[in-house]
Amino acid sequence: MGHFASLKYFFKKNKWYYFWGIFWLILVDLAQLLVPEVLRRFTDQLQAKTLTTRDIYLYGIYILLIGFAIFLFRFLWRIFIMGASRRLEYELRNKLFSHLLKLSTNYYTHHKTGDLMAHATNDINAVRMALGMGIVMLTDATFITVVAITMMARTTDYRLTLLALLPLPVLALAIGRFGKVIHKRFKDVQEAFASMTDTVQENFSGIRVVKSFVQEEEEISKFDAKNENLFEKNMKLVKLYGLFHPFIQYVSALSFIIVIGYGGMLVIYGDISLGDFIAFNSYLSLLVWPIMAVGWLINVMQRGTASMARLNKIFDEAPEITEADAPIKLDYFQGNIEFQQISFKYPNSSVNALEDFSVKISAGKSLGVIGKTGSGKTTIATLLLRLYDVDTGQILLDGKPIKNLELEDLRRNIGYVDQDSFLFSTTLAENIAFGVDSFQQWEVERVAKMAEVHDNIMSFPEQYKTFVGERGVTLSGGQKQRTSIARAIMKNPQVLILDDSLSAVDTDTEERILNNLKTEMKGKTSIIIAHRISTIKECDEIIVLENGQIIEQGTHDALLQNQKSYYELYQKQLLEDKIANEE
Ligand SMILES: Nc1ncnc2c1ncn2[C@@H]1O[C@H](COP(=O)(O)OP(=O)(O)OP(=O)(O)O)[C@@H](O)[C@H]1O
Repeated sequence: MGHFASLKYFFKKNKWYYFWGIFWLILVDLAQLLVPEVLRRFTDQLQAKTLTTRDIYLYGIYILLIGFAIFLFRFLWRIFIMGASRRLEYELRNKLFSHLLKLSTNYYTHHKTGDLMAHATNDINAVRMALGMGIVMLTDATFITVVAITMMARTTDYRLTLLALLPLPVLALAIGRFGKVIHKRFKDVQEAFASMTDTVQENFSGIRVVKSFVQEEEEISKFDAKNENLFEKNMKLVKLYGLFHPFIQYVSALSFIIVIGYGGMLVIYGDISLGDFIAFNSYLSLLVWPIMAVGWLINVMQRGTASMARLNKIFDEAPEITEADAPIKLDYFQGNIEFQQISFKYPNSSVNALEDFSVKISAGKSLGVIGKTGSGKTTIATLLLRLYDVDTGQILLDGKPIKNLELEDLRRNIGYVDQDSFLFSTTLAENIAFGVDSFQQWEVERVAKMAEVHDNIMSFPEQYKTFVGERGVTLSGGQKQRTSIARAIMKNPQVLILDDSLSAVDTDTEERILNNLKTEMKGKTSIIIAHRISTIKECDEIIVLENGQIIEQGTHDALLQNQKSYYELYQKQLLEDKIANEE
């Protein structure tokens, strides 16, 4: 239960909802407990032959009024308690999402999206159930049990009450055991379900791979196996539930046998009236449901607590990348960048992605980065954006270590075009304006023209209002890259990083984009990462990376004169272009 302590603030804020919910709930219970009393009087009058037609109408009206009160009060407690638990779900989900977004990138390399989704759905649902229906059951079961047993003992006969309650310990034990097994089987079902969902999710996102490798049938049979496993786990649970309910009813029926036997004798000997006997049975029927609820309650509370513990673990997770205690606010970035003897290894890797890496880029200049795959090119961008912190050395921006700058400031001033060119499922205009708070249509069009994607966009049926992804158009790799470039320029950044962002664009378009960027980035700093020499040849300085180290550095012409790896790469690419043009 201690795990719910983190929700103290919520209970404090919503205490009146819970108060009124429990108030109406207790009124429902009281109304239900009135029914045996009405039956008792009715039967006693019937037996004493004092019942008139008017009385029959009156009793009918009583029952009707009680029924109506139960109907009304049930509605009220549901609104208050279920309302509070839905509000809790809403707040927890918001809190979880914003917390997860604030965690560092590294967190996402350790946690699967499927697991995070499960926390956001199953765990939050389990907490909602525990603090909604769980609280209802707890209050209801306790109140009804205490009042019904007291009424049975006080208004009828304490000996009969004690005897009638004899099967209860057996029931409690059985429920405890069933509860444990149900819990385990329920967990098995959940796991089987998660595994099946993973398969579905992977197949849908990797549909192109599945089709191109003609793996539909294999994937269908893999899915079938997982689905069958889920079915079997569900059937095990169904069987257990099937046994659980009739068993509880059967054992509680023993109470009725005792009441019929012993209670009947008491009526014959005149110790209790027939009305008492009827009322007693009616109280006993009211007791069956709280007993059944105990098993459910234990299960719901256990699951809720376990889920809350899992959520608390996420909430306790602190972002690895933090700001300095008194971060420096730079109102204006010039864009002087200096990497000083950087060595860096990704947390789950054993080799350095960058090693003793030093480079200086003056404001207004451009740096071209080229090198084999895995040589550490993207890592340069990752470190400058502080998605990870360096292990040794430091990165300076305008002479200040980036660790001392305001994180938001730093990232806001860097326009990063990532390698995947990830776009959101919203309109093209909104995708381009992703990094700004408000925008004018002409601004979006201006940057789209600069990224040479405007004409493509205008050819779509809804132009800038066209949706990207499932609900709209599927963009080609090159269109995605150019849209991402437009998105980065839209921020009007002081530093622009293109990470292999022109690889899916033909060389003519590439040249036009680079020319446009030259004008746009006048006085600003650019880092252009590429595999093709044509992309970086105009840069003021070029570095060639290998295994995280700079092996060559200089301008395009100087590097050609060096006649080393840059020159070899250039020759190779020239040859490739020649062959391609001849074809
Ligand atoms: N998140 C990560 N966790 C662990 N290792 C990583 C991670 N990202 C990259 N690496 C490793 O760091 C090294 C440098 O990777 P990086 O992405 O910087 O290379 P790159 O030159 O940009 O490659 P490419 O041209 O293929 O994009 C590689 O060995 C890579 O496997």
